[in-house]
Amino acid sequence: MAKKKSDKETEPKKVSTKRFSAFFKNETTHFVIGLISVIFAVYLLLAFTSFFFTGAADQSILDNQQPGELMQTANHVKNYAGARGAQLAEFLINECFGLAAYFIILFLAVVGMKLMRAYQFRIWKWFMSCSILLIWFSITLGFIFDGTFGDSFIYPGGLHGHNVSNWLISQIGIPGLGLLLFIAALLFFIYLSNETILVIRKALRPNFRRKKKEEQTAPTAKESPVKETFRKEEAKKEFSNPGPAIVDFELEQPAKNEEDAEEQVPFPFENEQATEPEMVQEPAYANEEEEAENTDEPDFSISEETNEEDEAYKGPVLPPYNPRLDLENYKFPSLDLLNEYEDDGPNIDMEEQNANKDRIIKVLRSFGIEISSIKASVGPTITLYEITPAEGVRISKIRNLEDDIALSLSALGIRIIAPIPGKGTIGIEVPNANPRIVPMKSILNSKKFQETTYELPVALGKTITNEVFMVDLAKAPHMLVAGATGQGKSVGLNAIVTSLLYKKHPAELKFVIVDPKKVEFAIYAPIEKHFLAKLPDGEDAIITDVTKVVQTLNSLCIEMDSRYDLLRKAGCRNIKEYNAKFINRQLNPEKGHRFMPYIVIIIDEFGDLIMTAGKEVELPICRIAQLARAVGIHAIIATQRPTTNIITGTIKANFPARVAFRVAAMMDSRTILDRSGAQQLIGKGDMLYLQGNDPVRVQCAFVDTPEVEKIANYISKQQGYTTAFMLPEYVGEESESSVGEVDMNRLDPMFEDAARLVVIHQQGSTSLIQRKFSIGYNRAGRIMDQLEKAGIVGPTQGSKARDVLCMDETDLEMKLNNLQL
Ligand SMILES: Nc1ncnc2c1ncn2[C@@H]1O[C@H](COP(=O)(O)OP(=O)(O)OP(=O)(O)O)[C@@H](O)[C@H]1O
Repeated sequence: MAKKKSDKETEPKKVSTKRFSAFFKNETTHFVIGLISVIFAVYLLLAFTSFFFTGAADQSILDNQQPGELMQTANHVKNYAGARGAQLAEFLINECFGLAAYFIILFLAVVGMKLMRAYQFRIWKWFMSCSILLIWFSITLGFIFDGTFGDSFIYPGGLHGHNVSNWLISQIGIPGLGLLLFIAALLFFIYLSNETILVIRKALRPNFRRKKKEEQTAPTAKESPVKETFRKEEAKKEFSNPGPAIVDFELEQPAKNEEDAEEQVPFPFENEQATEPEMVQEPAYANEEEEAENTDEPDFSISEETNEEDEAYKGPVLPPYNPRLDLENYKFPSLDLLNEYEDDGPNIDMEEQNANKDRIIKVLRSFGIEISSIKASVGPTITLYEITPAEGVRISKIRNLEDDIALSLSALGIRIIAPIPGKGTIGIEVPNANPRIVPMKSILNSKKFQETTYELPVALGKTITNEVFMVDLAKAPHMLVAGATGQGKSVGLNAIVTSLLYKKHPAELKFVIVDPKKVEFAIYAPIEKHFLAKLPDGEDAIITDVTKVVQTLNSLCIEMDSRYDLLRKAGCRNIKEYNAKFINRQLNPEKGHRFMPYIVIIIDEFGDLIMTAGKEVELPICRIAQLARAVGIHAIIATQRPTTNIITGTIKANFPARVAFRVAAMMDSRTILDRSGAQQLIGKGDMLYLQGNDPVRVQCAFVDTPEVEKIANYISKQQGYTTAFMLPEYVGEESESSVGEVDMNRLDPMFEDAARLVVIHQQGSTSLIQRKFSIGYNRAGRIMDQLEKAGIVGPTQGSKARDVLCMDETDLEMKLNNLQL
């Protein structure tokens, strides 16, 4: 009873603690606190500055005040920040840190700006820097102005500086304190940047560089550009990583640069990134011209080729781009939404194990095979018996008897692996009498999943040795899922989607779901505005109609092409590099660059699609499978009919990751996995995963439809984007006409917009239209032909942009009016 009561009492406490902490995590709270902090900093600045002019007069009032005198309106305090400002200035400057108290203002402003998200600062570094400077300046000023302490109304180092410096002088003497302050300053600079070490080294050996230079012979100066570039690279390394190799490259630094380098010691308040290599390399090359004048060395220039000017783009705002900002309050689904099911801990039935062991030994003996040891690994649904044959028994003998042994053990789902890859043993997989479900919850809750660094982590289930089995879809990069009906395909696909939903933010991942059965994936409809992608004119984001599938796949090909275009322009090899550059604001959104979410295409009943649409579906799928990996588009296709006319050679070649649930015949297993085995599985999520050489037997994690519904509802209740992710528009081939016969009665819906675009840019370029409207080349070309026919652009000029025949927008409007649009 008492316990219940105390539980009840603690409950409201917990709720209020949660509310309390939620209040302080709230972005608005942060902003308000930040604003107050900045305003307070301004107020202190006013008080401190005023203190220099009014402090003398105010001091006598503050020192001789009557109780309550300062509260009165006529308190005669002169400070611009009033009586409280005068008190604060007197306290912080005179009684504490002297002029160094300005660092308090600086820190308050930095904290305020950070909380308001106006700028990104590393608060801890600023706190350390401001604290060190506060104390150092206070002591130094106390030390320097010790003689004036008491003569003036301002104590430059404050009482703290005065007292500490006096005490230190009594302990280590004046020279000792001078040295201590000097060392402290050096340590502070080293804390800020490792470059300080380099500067100190150079300062200690000023002649070193010159001497070495004299030793240099003329040919060195005439080295080929390749070598110079190499030097530059080395020089970069030197700056970023001072070490023993540095000495060589100091030879290459012009004498003048030594001083420059000293002047360029980064100060924390100039730029947070001052220690980064690219910032540091500048001083080494900034004075090239002067160097040429001052030395006999011939001129040399280093040209740094970049792919495009884009590369050098630095965005107008300093903090890195945060793709999650639009939905920054998005909460990942919690594990509570998933069911517990039965206990999935080890549950070993010793009786069963011993019986199986005896049967295996007996059967093998009947074939004349003696074994020296047998070891069992009990998985959730299968137990693996690892057998070491007695000396003299050849594995090939066991391999030849594989079918007979399986038959003799006469249990469904027996698979013999002879030998187990990488081991000299033979494996016999025997199904457990009481298979256990592998709940999705336990998989998602595992350390392996929680701490994964995979880009697209897909948790599939547990292996025979009870390890969580995960793959990175980004590396897979496309997956083929097959299995007879009712063997666990849909559960498997749900497990894949669920694991991605638990790890990815809506800004980072979009699904394109094709569900010809119309019911299996309808549960994901509520997350349309968060995680789904669709065609601009598509009504439902879950695609069930075959013609829409063809359009969507072609649209994905356009998206793929435009992503490749952007990657090429940015000089990146894959989406990861590209997004990293975009986040660091090295790519200009005004030039078409954008953050690219991963796109995962899931096609259920692929067999059905191929039967109805044939090549129309196969071609774009194969294109995507062949090329889309680098641009973050991944396909998962599932079929219950694993026949060669559905899973064709091209499809197989491009889907290296294969998942096989139980199939009816060995032929089907061969079609999916290129080997038998899937026909021996026991169903209910028992599967073989193949990527590379040997398939792994996995018990697929179980996630039920109501669980997925709960997850989808949880996500859908949160703020989403205004629409689903829009794929580029695709206009089918049938509506294309040849260049010669442009039909001005059927103008493209984007005709007018495209006309304005080319006139504004005065550039008749098809790729401009393609890029700005995210449409395919064919359509952009057709629009260009229509523009030509309308007299807005001139005829094609090969690879050059066409001439624009309208001078300005007024001219264009007249032309458009004439067309009577
Ligand atoms: N991983 C699993 N663990 C336990 N039971 C499972 C698992 N996967 C599937 N099952 C059981 O098998 C049943 C059928 O699974 P599922 O609906 O995924 O089959 P399917 O292959 O998609 O069938 P269909 O092709 O007809 O849609 C489920 O209702 C469930 O009872």
